[in-house]
Amino acid sequence: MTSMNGTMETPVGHTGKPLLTKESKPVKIAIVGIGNVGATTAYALLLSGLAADIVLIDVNEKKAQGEAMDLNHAVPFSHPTKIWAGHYSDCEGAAIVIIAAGINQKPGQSRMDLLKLNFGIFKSIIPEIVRYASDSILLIATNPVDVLTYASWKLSGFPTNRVIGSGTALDTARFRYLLGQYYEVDPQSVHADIIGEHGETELPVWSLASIAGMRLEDYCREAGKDFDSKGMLQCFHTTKNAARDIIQLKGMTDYGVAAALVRIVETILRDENTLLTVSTVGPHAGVDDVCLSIPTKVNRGGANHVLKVMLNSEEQKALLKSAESVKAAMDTLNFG
Ligand SMILES: NC(=O)C1=CN([C@@H]2O[C@H](COP(=O)(O)OP(=O)(O)OC[C@H]3O[C@@H](n4cnc5c(N)ncnc54)[C@H](O)[C@@H]3O)[C@@H](O)[C@H]2O)C=CC1
Ligand SMILES: CC(=O)C(=O)O
Repeated sequence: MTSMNGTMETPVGHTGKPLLTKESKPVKIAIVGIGNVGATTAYALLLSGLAADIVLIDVNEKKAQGEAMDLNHAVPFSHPTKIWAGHYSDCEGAAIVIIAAGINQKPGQSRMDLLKLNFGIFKSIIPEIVRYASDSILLIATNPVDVLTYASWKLSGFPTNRVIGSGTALDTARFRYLLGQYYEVDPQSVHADIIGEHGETELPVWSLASIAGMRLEDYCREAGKDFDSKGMLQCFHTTKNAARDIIQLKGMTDYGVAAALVRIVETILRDENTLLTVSTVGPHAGVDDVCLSIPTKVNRGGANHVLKVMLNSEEQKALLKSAESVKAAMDTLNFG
């Protein structure tokens, strides 16, 4: 960008902070937990070219070392990036610390079944991250993600804007994909959110769903399609059951969430002000100090503004139920 007097200006984002330029300080991202999700996220991050340094941390140091070696062999095909297996001290200077450490669901388990063990893991890792990266943004993927986003906020003492859970960003992507298939349009042209808990009580916001700015009913009329609420409901049920179904088939899920995490990282680093369904600490749906997902403005400062979405009364009730369900799980946590 050239100014009026002909000198080069550093482009700034919506919050006035500099966007990434060749002159910017290299961006370091740390990932804690280098299993399926952590390793796939590191790979997606490498291909995105967003980070100059990616540090991989896992209690299983050999796994982190192996993944770092393997990922380094993709560097000549992607972007100059330094990737290494490190320790918590290597989080120093990280802009974002992604957390994917902990156990995953086995077939038949719910996300909430993971809470006790994964909360124990978070109690040990969050203080270590805070010790070395007290200015970072925490981006949580480990399940149950809403409850652990809340736990990360409590354990870190960070302001709420710097603790973000991937929340229903993935569910929203699944939903848009399925609706795109259903209506035969690019999912990027479908605007429809899944909000609430990343789990059993999540809900679709049908009342605000649109394609090309038209309500779905109007779009169907324009496109000469049947407006079939049964088919639409099936898209939601397939979304809600996606993790269970994928886990039955391949044992875990990783590509979708990795893409969601990298998109959130991109939104932060590029100061985009993009509205994403990420999980944040809030009063949400009238419930205090609860984490769940509602469209939220994400930028260089993290999660900066949760929208007051105009839900209909049925959706409001379902969101309250979701908030109460997450709150009940949060109330079982012992921070002592
Ligand atoms: N939020 C979302 O949309 C999604 C969340 N997940 C969640 O992500 C988490 C990770 O899943 P996977 O990668 O499949 O599991 P995984 O078992 O493949 O990897 C977990 C990694 O965490 C490491 N770990 C365990 N304790 C640790 C500690 N104290 N410090 C550092 N590392 C530690 C393990 O050594 C392992 O490498 C699970 O809780 C899973 O449910 C998975 C997919 C989507
Ligand atoms: C595992 C999980 O939370 C998901 O794929 O949605």
